[in-house]
Amino acid sequence: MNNEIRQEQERLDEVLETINQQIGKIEGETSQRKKEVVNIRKHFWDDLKVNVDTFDDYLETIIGLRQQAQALSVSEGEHRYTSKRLSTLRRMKEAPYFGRIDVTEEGSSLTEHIYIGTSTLTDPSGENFIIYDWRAPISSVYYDYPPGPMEYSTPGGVIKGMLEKKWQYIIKGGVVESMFDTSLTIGDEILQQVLGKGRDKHMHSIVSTIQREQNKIIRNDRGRLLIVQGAAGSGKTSAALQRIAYLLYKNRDKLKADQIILFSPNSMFNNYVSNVLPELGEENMQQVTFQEYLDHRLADSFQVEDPYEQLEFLLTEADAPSYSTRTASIQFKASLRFFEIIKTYRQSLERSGMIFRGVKFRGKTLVSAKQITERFYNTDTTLSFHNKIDKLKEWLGELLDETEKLELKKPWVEEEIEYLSKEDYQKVYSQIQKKRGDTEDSFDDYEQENELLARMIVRKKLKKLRKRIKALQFINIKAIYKQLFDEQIRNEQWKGGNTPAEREICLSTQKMLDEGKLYYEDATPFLLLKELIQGFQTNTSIKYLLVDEAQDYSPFQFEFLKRLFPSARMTVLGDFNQAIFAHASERVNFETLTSLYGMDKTESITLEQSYRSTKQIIEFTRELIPEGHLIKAIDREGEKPLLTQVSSREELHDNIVSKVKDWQSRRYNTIAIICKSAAESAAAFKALSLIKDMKLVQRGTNEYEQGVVVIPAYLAKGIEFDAVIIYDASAQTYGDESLRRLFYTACTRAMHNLQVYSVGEPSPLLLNASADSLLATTN
Ligand SMILES: Nc1ncnc2c1ncn2[C@@H]1O[C@H](COP(=O)(O)OP(=O)(O)OP(=O)(O)O)[C@@H](O)[C@H]1O
Repeated sequence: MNNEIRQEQERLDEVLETINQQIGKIEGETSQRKKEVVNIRKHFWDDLKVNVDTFDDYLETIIGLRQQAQALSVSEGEHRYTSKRLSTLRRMKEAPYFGRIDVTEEGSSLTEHIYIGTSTLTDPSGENFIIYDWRAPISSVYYDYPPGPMEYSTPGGVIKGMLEKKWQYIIKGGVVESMFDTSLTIGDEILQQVLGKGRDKHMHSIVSTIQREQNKIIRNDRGRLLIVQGAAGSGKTSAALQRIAYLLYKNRDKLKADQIILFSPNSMFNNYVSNVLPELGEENMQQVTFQEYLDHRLADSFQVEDPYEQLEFLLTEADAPSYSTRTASIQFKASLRFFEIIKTYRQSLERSGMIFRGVKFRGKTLVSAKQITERFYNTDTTLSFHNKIDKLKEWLGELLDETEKLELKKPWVEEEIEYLSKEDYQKVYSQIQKKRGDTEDSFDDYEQENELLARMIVRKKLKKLRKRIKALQFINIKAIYKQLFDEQIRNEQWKGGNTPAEREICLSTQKMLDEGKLYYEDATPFLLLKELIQGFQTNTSIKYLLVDEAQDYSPFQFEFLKRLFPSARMTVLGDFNQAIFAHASERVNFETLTSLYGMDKTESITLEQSYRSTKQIIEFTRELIPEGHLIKAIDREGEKPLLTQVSSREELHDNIVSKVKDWQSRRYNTIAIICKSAAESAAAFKALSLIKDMKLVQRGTNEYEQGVVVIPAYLAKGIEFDAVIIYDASAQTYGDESLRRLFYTACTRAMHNLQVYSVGEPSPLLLNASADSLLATTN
């Protein structure tokens, strides 16, 4: 052990001693708080006099109850706080800090040693910092500057000075294993070590090695919208998650984890990233996929197609007659033009075009659709559209009140009373008793009893109808959406919307709606129209919205999200080169996003350095895409990706089996055999049954598994594997230019090793790959 490390170990031992002392103290406090909570819960009612005889007694009871509840809530809060701190301190024991900066502030001759870790630690007085949280203002110097002049912002203003030295530590189990003076070492040794490791079940935090550009994303707090365009593996997801941790720290008095929502690509991804925030001592944010949101909002009306079903159709049914219309339809419905068309259409509904459902009760029409339409368009024209709908709702409610009265004496009610089961009757009877009070003469009047029973029966029958009216189901949104595709509306409102292609789109959309289906591309437009008619159900509690894999969202969907979360600041992270959905046109970019909040409220950051893969893998994958030369590789060496051409499926499978065996012997934890589609994955999985414990990843798979998996490329998005096999990169499978981004996404999942197979002629997508970047062999 050299002298420097010995000194650092001595300091670390002192820090660990302080942590242990604090743990001891907090353990005592936590168990004390726990006892208090249990005690208050147990004796909650003991000290409380419940008396409601007079109003004053009642008031006293309520006040007493509130005080008890408050005491309980304070104790619970304190218990939560101490237990959280306790688990943070326990975690810190493993590695209390990872970095140090030696800084001299302007105007001072003192050089301070600032140690940086995942959480703050102070001395017992609470005034002197032993460790600074990585999110503290001064810690940004660690990420932002090499030794030399530096500055950082604090709530009190900008502080300038000199960064004399910067140190990185590797501490494990309370032992300083190594330390680096970053002004002397070439390259980032710790980053290299971290990246060289094998992948396990979950993503990890990157706080000890956050890079300057990433730090800009994490700490950005200007603007309403932050757009991050970054190469595959450049740390977009990582930056998003550390950003959430940073926001929770910075706004700890006012922001809770459930006020942040992350839109993610699929549920397996949710599971994959679920450990990062808890690792940093924070609670997880809300996480949802766009599909889950659509299902939640539309499940009552339709079975909505899922985006992967759409993708699977596009990947496997290129020969279907409906193929070209469907792709055109997907692109059209993703456009801002369609968003505007829907807005104009909704405005036109103020004058004409609303379609209603008549209200029927026991097979008899109470009011017809036509009558509702007339009423709607003939009510006070000064009323706003939504007020008119509210008036309709009131009117229909009153109609049900009248119906209730009229139905009471009808024979069907008499009949139902007769057929009431004993239990039902008893139930009704006791409800009536309760209502009337326990007076002795309460049931002397048979007439009244009968009337009450009848009322109950009619009310029960009308309940469903009332609920439907309350939910505005008398408006036929499906028919209104379908009408949007009528020739007349198209001529009047679509502005140039009568091209043969658009006519085809309209016909096919109406046909699909008639079959009771809602394609994925129609789901958001349908929901938008529904919201515009029924009144937008916004969510104002969300303060930060983060959208990962943002290239998969259409401009239409972004407009929708903006409306849905009006109080949220948005962070959008994506990579156009991985845009795999059909709505992504050739020239997909985030420029249209700027118009969401305007230039002055939008900031953009580009990440060009890729961290995931070895230099050799990056050198190959960047040749697959336009402008790929801009992507920078980290200096991490590995084997060159290998392209092996085989002549038959049998040969392919034999090769894969032995490749997997070889990789397993090299201790790769995660090996993925990536296929083009779910259909190809299922076939590969069956054919490769010789590989033991192999798993097939499908749409519904929730957990990111270690070991060997067979997975369609689109489900592997956002995720990474130690080693990747591209199942069949032949011209037959990846013959079309439109598959370039999918193919690139698949190849960029590899961290340490990449093997590409091709049954027969390789894909033309590989033509650009130079012999230098891809070793080609024929079996
Ligand atoms: N600063 C960093 N320090 C250590 N590891 C990093 C850093 N930045 C990124 N990584 C690692 O690089 C890998 C890729 O990161 P991440 O998944 O966040 O990238 P991404 O841009 O979201 O990728 P993709 O677009 O391909 O899904 C992860 O293993 C992550 O831990």
